Amino acid sequence: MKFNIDMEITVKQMMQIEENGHQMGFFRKLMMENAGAITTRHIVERYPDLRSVKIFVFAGLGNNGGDAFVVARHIAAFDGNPTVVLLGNPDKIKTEEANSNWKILEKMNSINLIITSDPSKIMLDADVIVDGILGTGIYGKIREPYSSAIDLINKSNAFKLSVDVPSGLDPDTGIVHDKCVKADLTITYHKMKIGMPKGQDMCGTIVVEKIGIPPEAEIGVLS
Ligand SMILES: NC(=O)C1=CN([C@@H]2O[C@H](COP(=O)(O)OP(=O)(O)OC[C@H]3O[C@@H](n4cnc5c(N)ncnc54)[C@H](O)[C@@H]3O)[C@@H](O)[C@H]2O)[C@H](O)CC1
Ligand SMILES: [K+]
Repeated sequence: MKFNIDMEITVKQMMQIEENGHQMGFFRKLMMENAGAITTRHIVERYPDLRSVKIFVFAGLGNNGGDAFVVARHIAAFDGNPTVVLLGNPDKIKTEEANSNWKILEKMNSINLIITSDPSKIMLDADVIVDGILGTGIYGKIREPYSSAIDLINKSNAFKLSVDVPSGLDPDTGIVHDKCVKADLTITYHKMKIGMPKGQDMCGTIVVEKIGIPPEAEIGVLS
């Protein structure tokens, strides 16, 4: 069997591959764990001593936010003390896998949690910002509180790492319809999303990382 390793894929194809992997028993929660773990490695590579680095992790209520929760936990495991900014009500976290990762953060003293629907009031004195607000689930104009969070992040001089996709970029077209986090580095999962190279000014450096999805999950989608 041949698999195309360099292919760029659409959001729809990614969702089908993710669903196939999940049905094979490689559950979304495991994908999320691998995504968060590998993303953290990129931070540690740049900042080997996380104890002295001020890291803010912005999270939305979807699975992009779930990945960001995992990043925060792994940062803490590397002796960092990140601040996680949850943009909305924890009761409104959309999926079981994201919610279970949030619940772990609630038990961690090494992580400072901010729950807010008005991020404009945050004193953002960050060295590193992790952008887990919106990923492949984006549609339409950016609504609050995500919109204010994107403005706040873009005002900062911190190093900005976007989880999967810069929040605000349409991964299928590379177009910013409204506003978007301007990232220095974007770690995208499994395969390059087809629009991202066109939106490279927003993505910064793009790195594709595998998150353990079996290649067989691509059968019927890419081959
Ligand atoms: N592809 C994989 O194998 C994996 C991807 N993971 C991560 O999951 C996200 C996609 O997660 P999803 O929950 O589908 O979507 P988002 O988190 O991007 O969005 C969630 C939520 O946000 C709301 N929303 C959409 N558009 C807007 C807007 N313009 N303004 C405000 N709010 C908006 C809407 O309600 C959505 O439901 C992917 O990017 C990866 O990071 C998984 O970890 C598993 C592996
Ligand atoms: K993002």
